[in-house]
Amino acid sequence: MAGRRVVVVGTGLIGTSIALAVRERGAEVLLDDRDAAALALAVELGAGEPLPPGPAGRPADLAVLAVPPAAVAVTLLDAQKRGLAAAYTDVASVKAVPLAQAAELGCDLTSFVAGHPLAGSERSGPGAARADLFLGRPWALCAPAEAAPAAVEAATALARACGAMPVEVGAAEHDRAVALVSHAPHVVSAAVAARLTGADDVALGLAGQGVRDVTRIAASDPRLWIGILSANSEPVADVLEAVATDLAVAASLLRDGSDGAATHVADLLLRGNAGRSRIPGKHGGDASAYATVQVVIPDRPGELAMIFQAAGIAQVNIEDVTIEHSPGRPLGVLELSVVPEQAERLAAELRARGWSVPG
Ligand SMILES: NC(=O)C1=CN([C@@H]2O[C@H](COP(=O)(O)OP(=O)(O)OC[C@H]3O[C@@H](n4cnc5c(N)ncnc54)[C@H](O)[C@@H]3O)[C@@H](O)[C@H]2O)C=CC1
Ligand SMILES: O=C(O)C(=O)Cc1ccc(O)cc1
Repeated sequence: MAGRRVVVVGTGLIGTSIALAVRERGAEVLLDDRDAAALALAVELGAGEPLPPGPAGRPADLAVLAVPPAAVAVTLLDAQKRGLAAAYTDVASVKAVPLAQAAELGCDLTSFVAGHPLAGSERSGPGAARADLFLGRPWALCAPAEAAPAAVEAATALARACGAMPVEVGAAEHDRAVALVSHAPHVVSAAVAARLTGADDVALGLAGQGVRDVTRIAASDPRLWIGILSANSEPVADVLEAVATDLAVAASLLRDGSDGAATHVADLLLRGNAGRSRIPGKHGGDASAYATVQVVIPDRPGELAMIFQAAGIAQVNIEDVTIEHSPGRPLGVLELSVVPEQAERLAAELRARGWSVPG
């Protein structure tokens, strides 16, 4: 990206993360947002400089439209009228509706390649942005039939510069796929979290990591998500109906209470195991390829840093990490994912340094 000029319109979570990532790779970045506070914070975080208003002087190599799905087409039209860049891409979580809107508005589709990084968070705004957000993640690219090869190259180069893996896919296929792996799970997460609005203090005090995992994305911005879901309504509704059937059958079997009924509930749990094991892990590899080393850690400053240092000394690469806190106790359980051949070496190193590593 050295020597390239990139414009980012929409300096929220995704736009600012992209700006930080390409800046680290040497690009010059110009930022724009209709919210002056979001723009100012992104600039302060070092994501780039404000884009001067009005028609562009020298067009950038690429403009990234990191605005909500409903704003993509109008933002593209405006950016193209201003001559902001030679090529354009977006990051919206849905692809077919914004592409159809762009065609209807008369946008130039030779210079536009729709994009969607499959990475993000339940948080919004530039304050949550991270340059490493997209590392190792898929980044869908949906080129309209009219798209020029140079536009495809520019969007592909952006995904690669952010450390992501470009995946070319048609817009309708993309939307069906993300209904299954992102949009319907979001609604299911919200439905589980919504049950907690009436929970009493006893129930909330007993909440463990499971309910936190299942409801994390339910903390997302509802305004963004209603835009995503309503632009992908049919594919999302198809998945939700299938989930609802599984849930209704499980509920009636549990009320039945017989041994036979329990076996049928177990079928759903086994299908759950099978589905979960199909989700690829880091870099698209098999998620179950990693072994987990559990470490009991006292809740005190510097503890995590010392454990990571010990892993470094043992020449063990930590692939992933989670922390489970014990409610009301000054302890937590750290789970370190490593390649299986390195698990015993890491456990031995940590035990030798005084940590409790069960098993
Ligand atoms: N939140 C996530 O985890 C992910 C979101 N996306 C997609 O990225 C896009 C942006 O989402 P976030 O960054 O999460 O939202 P955000 O709310 O953090 O940022 C959106 C920004 O766009 C600005 N904006 C809205 N309309 C605008 C317009 N017409 N002109 C200029 N700026 C405008 C807002 O002021 C805001 O600063 C959405 O299309 C979303 O579907 C894609 C992958 C992950
Ligand atoms: O927070 C997470 O884990 C997400 O999965 C975030 C996310 C939200 C929207 C997308 O279009 C893609 C990713």
